[in-house]
Amino acid sequence: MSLSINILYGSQNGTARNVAENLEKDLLNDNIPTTLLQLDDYKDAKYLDNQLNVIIISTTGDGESPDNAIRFYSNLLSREDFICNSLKNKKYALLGLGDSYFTYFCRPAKVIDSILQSIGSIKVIETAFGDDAKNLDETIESWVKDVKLYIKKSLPLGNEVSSISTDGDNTMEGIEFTSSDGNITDSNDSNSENDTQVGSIIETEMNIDIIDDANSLEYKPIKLSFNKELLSHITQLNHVIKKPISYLSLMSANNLYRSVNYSRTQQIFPLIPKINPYQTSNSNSNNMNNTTIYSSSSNTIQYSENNPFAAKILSANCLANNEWKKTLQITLDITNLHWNYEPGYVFGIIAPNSDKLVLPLLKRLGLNPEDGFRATTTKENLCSGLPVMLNKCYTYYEAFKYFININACPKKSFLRMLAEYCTNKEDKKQLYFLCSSQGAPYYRHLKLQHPSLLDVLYTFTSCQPPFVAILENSTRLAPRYYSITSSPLQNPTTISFIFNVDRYKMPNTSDDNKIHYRYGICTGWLDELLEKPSIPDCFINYRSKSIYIPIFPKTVNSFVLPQNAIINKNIIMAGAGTGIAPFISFIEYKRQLLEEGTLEDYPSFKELTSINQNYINDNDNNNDGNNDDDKHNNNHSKISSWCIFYGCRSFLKDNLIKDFNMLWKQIIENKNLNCKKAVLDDLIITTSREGEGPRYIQDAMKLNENAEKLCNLLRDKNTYFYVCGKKALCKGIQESLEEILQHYGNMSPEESKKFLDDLSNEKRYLRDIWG
Ligand SMILES: Cc1cc2nc3c(=O)[nH]c(=O)nc-3n(C[C@H](O)[C@H](O)[C@H](O)COP(=O)(O)O)c2cc1C
Repeated sequence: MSLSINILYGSQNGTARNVAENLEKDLLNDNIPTTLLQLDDYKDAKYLDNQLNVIIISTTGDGESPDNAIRFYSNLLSREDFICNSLKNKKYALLGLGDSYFTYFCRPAKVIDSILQSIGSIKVIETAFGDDAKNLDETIESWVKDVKLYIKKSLPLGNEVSSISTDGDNTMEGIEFTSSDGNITDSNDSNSENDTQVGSIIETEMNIDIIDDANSLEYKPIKLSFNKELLSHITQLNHVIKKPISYLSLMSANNLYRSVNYSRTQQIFPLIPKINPYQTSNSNSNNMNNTTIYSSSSNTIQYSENNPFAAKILSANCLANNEWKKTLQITLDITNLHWNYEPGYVFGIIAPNSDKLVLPLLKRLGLNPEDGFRATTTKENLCSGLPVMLNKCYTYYEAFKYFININACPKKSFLRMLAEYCTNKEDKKQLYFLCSSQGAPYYRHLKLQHPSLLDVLYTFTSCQPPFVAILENSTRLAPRYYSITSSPLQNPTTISFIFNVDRYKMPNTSDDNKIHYRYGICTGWLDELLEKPSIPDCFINYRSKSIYIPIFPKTVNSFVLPQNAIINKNIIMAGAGTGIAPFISFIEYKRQLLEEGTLEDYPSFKELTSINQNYINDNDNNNDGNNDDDKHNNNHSKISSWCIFYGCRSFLKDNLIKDFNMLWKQIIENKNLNCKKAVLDDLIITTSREGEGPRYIQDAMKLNENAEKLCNLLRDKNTYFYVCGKKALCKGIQESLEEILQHYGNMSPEESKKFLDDLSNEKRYLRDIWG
């Protein structure tokens, strides 16, 4: 009986999806049919007796499942009948992706693995866990190789695949490829090479005479470096990844008459195929007379990444601008989005690539920005990276500006494709090397240099790939997500968010001995759109300017307040820098609820008042004789405790909550709740670059006066602990909490870890961690 293969993936940012898609492409290339699905569409999989489920799932948030696998994951966790019955006695191969720097490394994959075992699924290949912090690519490659070998062996006789992971038809002078399962290992095999060596070689190549060019607006491509010496000794490359297959046909469409300027001013909206506020009812993207404006009168429109909402920028604020960073706040009009957002919600922004990168790249590729093309395919299932571009006419400028991810380091399959188009043998050889097992540490090091596609083409000067090959092997420009800082009570038709304008220092390998900077795609774009507000505390009103940005609500938001958070829950928040964003929204929400007192329109408010009344009545019944006045005055401390730990570098230079200090320190007399309540019971600010106090949040938590209180609060079942920030901060706080629980709660190290694990499982220890 032939094997029926389901490839199922859960992916937040595309890595797991890419692995799944590439595996599907490889198998299709060998005429092995598969069904490719995201895990949440598992019900559409093929349920046959001889079934192999190949599952690839990454980790997001704090050890959570990616959004497109949540349903599958929770059904499996609750041992839902359909899932269990359909997976029982079925074969599976599982790959988890994660980052060991996080507390819960590859948790969804580990949980899935153990449940599949317990319900009687049959593991046919050892489960692998790819680690971003170590050897992600190698783990993926070797697991994929094992999966393909297994499938090959399981095929009926006469149907075997001749070649699996190498491309036998490419032999270069001085390099011959081993067979896929060939065990020929070179003495210079990657495994004997270590990254430190790779790094040190590169550092010795760096120039010493450096000029800092922070203000240069130019995009200077960087020549990438790696150890060519090693390559000169290698006669044979092992496991060079397979040449990607071609599946697109391109027709020229040069009568689009869309100039770069037209495309630029229209921004992304006319290019997005589905309905949006700026598209005609006749949704043909070639139609230049986009006159009928779609009026959003109902709230039924599902705004998404492919159908974004045009949000008008109302104002911008420069919160900080110093030698370390520039932080901006933007307020958007979302009136017609009809989104009942809550504090802690997140939305996505679709930002285009910068012209500073797009235009030189087009020039390097010899493409006229205003010429058009139309991509078609008979193999639509292979086009999962950029399906949105199929069967539409775009100019080359629009393709690179709005759709293709040209900023990230190209994948190995992309480099492999580039090798095909090099006229110089050295260039070709180096690219093959980077795609081989010996070249793995060098590819890893290449990634650390954050090269764009232009940098790669600048390095391999003889490479002249056709546009169609670039399109076939590219990934889509991904949206960027931001937490809302405003509270819906303040104004439900606007949202505010804050961000640092990301700036990266490039290694000094450009030709001009200058240090060059690259800017984050989205934050750099927003900064440019806003005419560079750069004076701290300056506020710019944009209402009259009609600047729109494409946004969409994120549908899954778990970093939110629990029910009755204001009445009887202890809320502890910890965030550094812009990690304060969701907490600004939480605290402002509470402040406004307390201040306004009569919010009858607000649905949760009535519930909130009655619950509070019950609470007060309960307290009355348990009253030990205190008089009523005392009771009411002290209710704020009895009812719940809200506190925040906030970290910045300098109290004056980059403190993002300085404007809120006085407001958040208020104790508000709320007539409706019949009590006085503090907005915040504690506001603890640490400054890492000044002062004598603790430098970081995790240090402040360990001070006696905070630690004991934290320990008691953590043991109270009404406590919710939120952390938002970079992974180093989250790790530091986790370690401090463990220490606190051990010291003040008399727990052993294992008990303290388990205590925090349990808290996280109960969704009372919530972390929004950035990669
Ligand atoms: C915001 C964020 C949170 C993450 N949280 C975890 C985590 O809790 N545990 C883990 O092992 N890896 C974590 N990772 C690492 C990802 O799982 C890893 O980068 C993976 O390769 C991403 O795959 P994807 O692009 O398919 O989502 C996180 C990454 C990001 C960006």
